[in-house]
Amino acid sequence: MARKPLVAGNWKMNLNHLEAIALVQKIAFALPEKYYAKVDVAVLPPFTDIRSVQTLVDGDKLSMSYGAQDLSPHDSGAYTGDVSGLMLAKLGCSFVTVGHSERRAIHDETDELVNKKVRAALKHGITPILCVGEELAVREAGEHLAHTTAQLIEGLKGLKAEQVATVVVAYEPVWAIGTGKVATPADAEECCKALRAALAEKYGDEVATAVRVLYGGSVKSGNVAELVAAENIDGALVGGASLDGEEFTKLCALAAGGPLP
Ligand SMILES: O=C(CO)COP(=O)(O)O
Repeated sequence: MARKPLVAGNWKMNLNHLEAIALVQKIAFALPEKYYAKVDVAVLPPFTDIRSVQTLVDGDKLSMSYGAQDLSPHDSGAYTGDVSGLMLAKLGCSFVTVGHSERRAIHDETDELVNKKVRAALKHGITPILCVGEELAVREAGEHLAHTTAQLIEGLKGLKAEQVATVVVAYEPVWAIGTGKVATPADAEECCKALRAALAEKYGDEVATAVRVLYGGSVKSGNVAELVAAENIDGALVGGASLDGEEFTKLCALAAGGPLP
């Protein structure tokens, strides 16, 4: 089964709701409809922008989807500052990143918490984009495959195989995030292949074949084509380059197999 590539723009803590509208409009205008047959495109703005993005996507019947960058493991209650999957589902979110390395590092998120958040997303019909990836020291020690597959298996703990089949995985080596130091297609493929093999071992070939594994870390229009050409890389999770409408559009078109619009 051929997997349709997914390009998701993780805006991180950038752009207010007015800037969000401008960027989504720019992408919608620049990326012709026919590309969506070959690539799924999603934007992941900050929470404060999601309602505006929803209004635009619904109102103009845009083919792109949208989501959030995090969610609470709980549905509601005394959790000051948190936002639940229940709320995100009500806003029409299709995706949510879980376990991004910035949340693991800055907010001390553990695999156990990441697992709870993955379950919370699935409970509300939102596709989790489960992020895994090693720090530079782990790679230098030659432990990157063991490290990332362990993060993956822990993050999926307790899920049924049919649930796992719906999850998106993102391999984001920490040393490649925001550094301009992209992993070589061979290095990225090695890890994405190992992640898929771990899924096959635990959940069977059918599940492993269904799951989309993205690469993230300094992805740009200049390197996306060679990355998604690898057998086990099914798209990209894009940070910095997703904030520029023209660049992100190019990147989506190239992930779709081109040509540029
Ligand atoms: O963290 C990332 C996406 O989630 C990658 O960020 P950059 O594309 O800015 O390196």
